[in-house]
Amino acid sequence: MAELKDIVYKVSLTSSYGNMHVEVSNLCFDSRKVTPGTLFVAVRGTQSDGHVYIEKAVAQGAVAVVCEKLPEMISETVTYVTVKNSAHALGVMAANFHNNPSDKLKLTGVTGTNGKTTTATLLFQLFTKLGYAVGLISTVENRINDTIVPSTHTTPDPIQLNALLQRMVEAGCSHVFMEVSSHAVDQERIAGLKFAGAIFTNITHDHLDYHKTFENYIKAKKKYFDDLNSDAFALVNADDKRGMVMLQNTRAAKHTFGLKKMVDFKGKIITNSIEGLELEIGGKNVWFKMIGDFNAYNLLGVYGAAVLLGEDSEEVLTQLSSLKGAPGRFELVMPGSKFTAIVDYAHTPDALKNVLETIAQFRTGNEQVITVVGCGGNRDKTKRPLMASIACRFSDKVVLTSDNPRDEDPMEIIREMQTGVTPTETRKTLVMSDREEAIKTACMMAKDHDIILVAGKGHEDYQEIKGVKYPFDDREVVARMIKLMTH
Ligand SMILES: CC(=O)N[C@H]1[C@@H](OP(=O)(O)OP(=O)(O)OC[C@H]2O[C@@H](n3ccc(=O)[nH]c3=O)[C@H](O)[C@@H]2O)O[C@H](CO)[C@@H](O)[C@@H]1O[C@H](C)C(=O)N[C@@H](C)C(=O)N[C@H](CCC(=O)O)C(=O)O
Ligand SMILES: Nc1ncnc2c1ncn2[C@@H]1O[C@H](COP(=O)(O)OP(=O)(O)OP(=O)(O)O)[C@@H](O)[C@H]1O
Ligand SMILES: N[C@H](CCC[C@H](N)C(=O)O)C(=O)O
Ligand SMILES: [Mg+2]
Repeated sequence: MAELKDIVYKVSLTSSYGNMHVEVSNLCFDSRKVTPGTLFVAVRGTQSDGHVYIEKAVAQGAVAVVCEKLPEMISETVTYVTVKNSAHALGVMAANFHNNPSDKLKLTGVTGTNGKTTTATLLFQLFTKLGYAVGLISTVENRINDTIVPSTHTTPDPIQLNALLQRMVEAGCSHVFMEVSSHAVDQERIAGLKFAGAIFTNITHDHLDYHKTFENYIKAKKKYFDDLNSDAFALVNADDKRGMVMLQNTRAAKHTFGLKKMVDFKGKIITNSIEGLELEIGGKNVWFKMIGDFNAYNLLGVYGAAVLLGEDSEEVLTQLSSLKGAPGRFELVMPGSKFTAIVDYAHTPDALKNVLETIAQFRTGNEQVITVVGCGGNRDKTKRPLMASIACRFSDKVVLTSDNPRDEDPMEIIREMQTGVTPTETRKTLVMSDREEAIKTACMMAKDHDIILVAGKGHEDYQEIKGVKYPFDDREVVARMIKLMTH
């Protein structure tokens, strides 16, 4: 319970009608969830406009409405507040409603096309090892110390987000690490949060279905840095073409990491093998369990952020060297088997290329690389031919299959992928829309020492087909096949 006047604290109102002292029991932006005593916030969305549902919300018991434009029918018993941007107001109000939990935490956000989950998860694991009570908000799961809270989005909506942060404060967490998706920045899901720091991993092709142009996508990421406070740090990958762009207009303290340029947190790859990475950092050589060049960047980002959060650099490196990172990211299934099977969440052209390039570095002889890959339905179509092309370029055999088809026809998605395959490459591709069959076939084709990459779904334990999430886990299918083939 809180008074409306306290919930709208720091929201710039353009007008208000009615009693600002009204008690509000619930904050909500979905009319279907309105209960008596609710403050309903009308937000313009991608599918519909929340303003259309104001009257429905009032009929269901909303006592106050925050909107950009007043509805035609005004109820005398309801307070109406207008604002310029209700999505932004929603973020600020959600923070106020939950007692501004981010003010009481050291909250660090991670943005970028790839590496957010890995970076945030490593930071969560590291700070847990350093003895802190820690929270995590990520694609795979949300964590309040040992408690797992299932995740629905990479970055939840502002109400869920602030409710989660409030639970973290109550559980005694001092630090929280969260992923900040470009959708979240664009939709103002993080408005009203106070960040201690922000990390930029990289920016490459993704989500053009949503942002339309690459420039808009860059702008969304940059807005996150532009809005940081002066007491926060902004830590960017300086080897990424857009790294310095992120820092251009920020008030935060500017820091950089990387392998190539002169940066604050610099690393050099000494060894890169299927066992892990050896990096030279700060004049010392350190072994890590993480695999692949791109993880050198993730590790440097984590190292830099931990130091900027006040931790001792030696202690950070010691603890970091034992960590395994996030599930479903370059995850080896039953290592030591007849063939090497890797499950990886690579679902963008860049991630797929990175993973396959990493695999190529580990080839010692005639072993074949067999890639199983699909693309998600209801998502950026332009990445489909690119991903198929990359899979073919870096593999000896490719099984084109389904990812999460969602509302689309799986064969149509595969046909769009095939437009990226040249006639010569067609010879090494197989089409098998049933993902389980595709994985099984790849395993059957594999000879001793071959390497199978199952890309796109990583940690996901379901396959989403026409609105239904069926149980499905790439790692389980591979493990079952390996067991079957070794008995
Ligand atoms: C495209 C997109 O991002 N959509 C998000 C958005 O919904 P929307 O704008 O489509 O909403 P809408 O359906 O147009 O409705 C507009 C407004 O009317 C309201 N409404 C609607 C119907 C009704 O009966 N009553 C009512 O009040 C809605 O609650 C909403 O406030 O706002 C919702 C609330 O925050 C999100 O749940 C929803 O995420 C959808 C489910 C989604 O799939 N999002 C993905 C693309 C996403 O956000 N992904 C990123 C990360 C991706 C990555 O990192 O790779 C993420 O952070 O997870
Ligand atoms: N720093 C990086 N640069 C490029 N590719 C990376 C990097 N880190 C991880 N990857 C690749 O990208 C995939 C996704 O990594 P991760 O889940 O950490 O990223 P994410 O940004 O959280 O992705 P999403 O937006 O889907 O949640 C990994 O499975 C790996 O293939
Ligand atoms: N956060 C990403 C995940 C994509 C994962 C992939 N398996 C797919 O379903 O396309 C998205 O929602 O676009
Ligand atoms: Mg993620």
